[in-house]
Amino acid sequence: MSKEQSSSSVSLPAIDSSEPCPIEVLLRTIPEKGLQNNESTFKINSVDNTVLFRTSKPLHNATGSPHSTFQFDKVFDANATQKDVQDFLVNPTIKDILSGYNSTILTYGPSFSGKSYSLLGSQYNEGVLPNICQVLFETLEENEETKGTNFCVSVLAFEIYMEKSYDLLVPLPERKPLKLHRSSSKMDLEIKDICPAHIKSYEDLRGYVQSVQNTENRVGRGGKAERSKSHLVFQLHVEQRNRREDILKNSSLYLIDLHGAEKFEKRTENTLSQDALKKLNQSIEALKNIVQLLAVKNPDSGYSTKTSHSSTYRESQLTEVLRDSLGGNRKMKVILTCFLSNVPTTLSTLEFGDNIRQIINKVMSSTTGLNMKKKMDLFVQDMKIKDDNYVSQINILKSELDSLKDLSNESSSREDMKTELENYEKENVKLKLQLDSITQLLSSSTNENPNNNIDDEVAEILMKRCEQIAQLELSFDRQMNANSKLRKEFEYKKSKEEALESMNVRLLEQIQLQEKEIQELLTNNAILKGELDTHTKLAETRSEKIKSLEDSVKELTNNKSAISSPRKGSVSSSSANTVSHIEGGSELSNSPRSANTSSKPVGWAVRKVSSSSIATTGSQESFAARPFKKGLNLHSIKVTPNTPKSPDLGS
Ligand SMILES: Nc1ncnc2c1ncn2[C@@H]1O[C@H](COP(=O)(O)OP(=O)(O)OP(=O)(O)O)[C@@H](O)[C@H]1O
Repeated sequence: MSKEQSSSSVSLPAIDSSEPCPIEVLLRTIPEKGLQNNESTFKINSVDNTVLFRTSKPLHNATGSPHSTFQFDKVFDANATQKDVQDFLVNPTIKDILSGYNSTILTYGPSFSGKSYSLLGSQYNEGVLPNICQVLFETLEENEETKGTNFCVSVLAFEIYMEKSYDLLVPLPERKPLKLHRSSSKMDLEIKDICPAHIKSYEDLRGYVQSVQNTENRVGRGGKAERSKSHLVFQLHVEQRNRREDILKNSSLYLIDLHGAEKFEKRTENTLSQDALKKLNQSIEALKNIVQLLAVKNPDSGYSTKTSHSSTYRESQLTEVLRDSLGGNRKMKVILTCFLSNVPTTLSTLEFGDNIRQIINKVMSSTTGLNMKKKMDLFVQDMKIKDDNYVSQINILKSELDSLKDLSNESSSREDMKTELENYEKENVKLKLQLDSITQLLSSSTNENPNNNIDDEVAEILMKRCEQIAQLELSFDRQMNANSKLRKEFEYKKSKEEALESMNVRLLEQIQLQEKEIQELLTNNAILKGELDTHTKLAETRSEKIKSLEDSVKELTNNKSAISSPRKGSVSSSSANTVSHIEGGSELSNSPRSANTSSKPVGWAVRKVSSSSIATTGSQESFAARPFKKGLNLHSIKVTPNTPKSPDLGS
């Protein structure tokens, strides 16, 4: 376990501790028009899940394998549908993920035999991968509702091409080889420079898978009639947190679609250099090597041990990725695909399947407890995300507010507008007065001399004044319009500002509330710690008490042995012995054990005993008799009812 893990989580007793788990193999044959090979044939038996290989040649010469019948966990003939394959694979895989197991699904077979079709699917027939994603999300969402299990899913995908790995979401010209790294403390592969995508829903995951599946995106893509030259790796990581049951589960699923298993040769790949061909063949060769080494021919020999094969894993990037899947802590399922008409490739595929099926992995569910610290970490993490959201929201609102303020500054300020308006109004009043006086003048001159024409000079002034007035009135109207517009704009901005401010206040309140919740959690934490301390102290006191009781028991046992030896003779022979015996009895009645027994209705203590031998002490006092175990010699004791003593007894 890593340091980080040990500090943040408490290991629970493992629900399913390490258990042997053989690799499961499923065989699927591609539909063909008819077998073209007459010399040998394969007989598929979907009921027994076997493939019988018949040949006219001696078997050992043909294959070098001792098998004529290959047994697998599931065998599908060419009529099998995508759903048949999914029914076999999907639910058990989901169950493993939900139980905290790491799993791998790998395809293997010659080119064009239906590996990608089975794993990824075609346009109209979805494969195992999308189906797993859909069922996984449905189940996780259901568990969230019904069991309160929070979940977190992330995914990454890369391609292994000529012994280099590439992130498929980086545009082709910028794509650089990734560094694969496996630290000794962490079981999962670490890949530098690749960022897992956090997935919230099945739709998100589907979009991601589709963008990765896009063959245009792949360096080692096969053309229409060209075989693929790269392996495609998906890694799905699922974290499940159940605060009610105090459980944290982490599991990962690899879905790996290999390129064709047959060798790349100069004959078919004439554009490639020898070096490129060597690199292309390296991964499948290394895979076959490690599978051969790990195959446990005798199942009684236990798990497949991988410790001595480290160098073989390092032979290629593919085997490095598959290190946990082959002989490690992963449940592994292999989809074998083949054409029955092609005998050599089918035989080689069946042999690979037979070998890999003998590998026994050692799997463990990664289920741990969510302790208080982990809970707090998760809470703080949640709070941080919320806080980040609030901060970004506040920033957006602030910038909006600033831009509004700028806008209002650009137009004339409110005060300026006010004074301008007042000036206009004053001028207007002046002009009105002027107009009135001129009108009066006119009317008086007209009244005095109605027949006289108005003096030309006065008329001219009058006309000018009239024009001026008309112009001023026009500009006044314009100003009034502008004013009302500005006023409206100003009111709108003001209301927006108020809304933003109230939103700010609400956000602040929410933050305060969250802070209060954190405080409460911290206090709870402290209370729980206090309780823990009290319980520890109580436990200590109890263990001390137990110790002291044990001591007194020991002491009593010693006393018993000390007493019992003289009693073997005559009890009446020594009054000293009898007295010490009675003392022993009273000692016992003080002990916690005797306190318990005294509460019983017919206990040892409520009876009075007398015996002729005890009477020799000269005392008539009754005493609390001890249990037989505690050393009273019952042969010398007569139990009498608790009745008044007879006068003879004292004599
Ligand atoms: N069971 C099937 N039913 C119908 N069509 C299939 C089946 N299996 C494969 N095919 C079709 O055969 C073609 C080749 O299949 P696919 O691409 O899956 O092969 P492959 O093994 O992944 O090849 P490569 O190694 O080059 O990647 C595809 O067009 C696919 O749709």
